[in-house]
Amino acid sequence: MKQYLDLMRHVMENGAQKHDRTGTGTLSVFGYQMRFDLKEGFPMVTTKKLHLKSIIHELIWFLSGDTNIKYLKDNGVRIWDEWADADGNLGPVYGYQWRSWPKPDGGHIDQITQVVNTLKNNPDSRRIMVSAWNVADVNQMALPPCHSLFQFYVAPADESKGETRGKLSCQLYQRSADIFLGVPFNIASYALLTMMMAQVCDLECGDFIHTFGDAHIYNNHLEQAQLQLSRDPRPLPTMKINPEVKDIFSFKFEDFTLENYDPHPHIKAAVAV
Ligand SMILES: Nc1nc(=O)c2c([nH]1)NC[C@@H]1CN(c3ccc(C(=O)N[C@@H](CCC(=O)O)C(=O)O)cc3)CN21
Ligand SMILES: O=c1ccn([C@H]2C[C@H](O)[C@@H](COP(=O)(O)O)O2)c(=O)[nH]1
Repeated sequence: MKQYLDLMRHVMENGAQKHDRTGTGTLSVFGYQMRFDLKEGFPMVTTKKLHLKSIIHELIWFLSGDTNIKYLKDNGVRIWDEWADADGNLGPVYGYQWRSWPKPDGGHIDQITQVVNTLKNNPDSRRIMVSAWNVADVNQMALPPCHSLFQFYVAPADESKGETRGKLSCQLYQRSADIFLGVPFNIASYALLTMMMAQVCDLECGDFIHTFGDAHIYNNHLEQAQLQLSRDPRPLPTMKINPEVKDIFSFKFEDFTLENYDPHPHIKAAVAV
């Protein structure tokens, strides 16, 4: 995960001190891009231990269209607790926009189903996008979407190399990125989503490209970031997905197995609310 450590180092060296909504203060840069070849291993940060269980459950929860934290709580995932109201609701956040984007006529659009259908039937399309940034709904959300917009791309099979299947890549635009806490989750989550999409659409995996707007390290994460930068990255683990699953909405927690993950110890940090 050299790419991640390079981002962290870049912001430590070039970031400007900037005030932020939470009152914590950050070191921040605007505009940055990372690329992960999913064939080289599963991009899980190895310089601290990551809680994969939270990442998988959160992604299954997004894909189910749910916006209440009950499912997460029932599965021991607490990362959204601070933002939910007394009934556990977050407003029309990711799950709602991905699966039920509201239309002016009262109907809804399932963006994820549209992506699967387009990948299967028209893989050369340049319109395979999902937006969580619904301008009309943003002020009803507990937190406006940070991972706001993503696009899929299918590279044709190179027959001269004996390839028979196209290669699926995904690019995410993340408008705001908490480099120490949020970004390792976001990388793993979109890498996994890309692998799941590739499996159900019978494609090989290509790259995950992660593009940032405001990429920041909170001032109360600077020591933790230094500690991480002092550690040597280790070989990437491998993600195994149950090959029987052919429907993007049918994945269960048990369908995922991470092999050979050997991270440095966990590093604690407070989340800015
Ligand atoms: N400031 C901030 N950073 C974020 O990354 C973030 C938000 N707010 N608000 C909404 C979601 C929630 N996300 C979160 C929230 C908490 C952790 C966190 O505390 N992670 C710890 C514990 C992991 C666990 O319990 O599973 C970590 O060490 O990674 C991570 C992502 C990502 N988002
Ligand atoms: O998936 C996520 C969700 C949130 N974040 C971070 C980015 C910011 O530090 C905060 C959101 O605050 P805003 O003032 O709305 O930008 O949460 C993340 O990194 N990844």
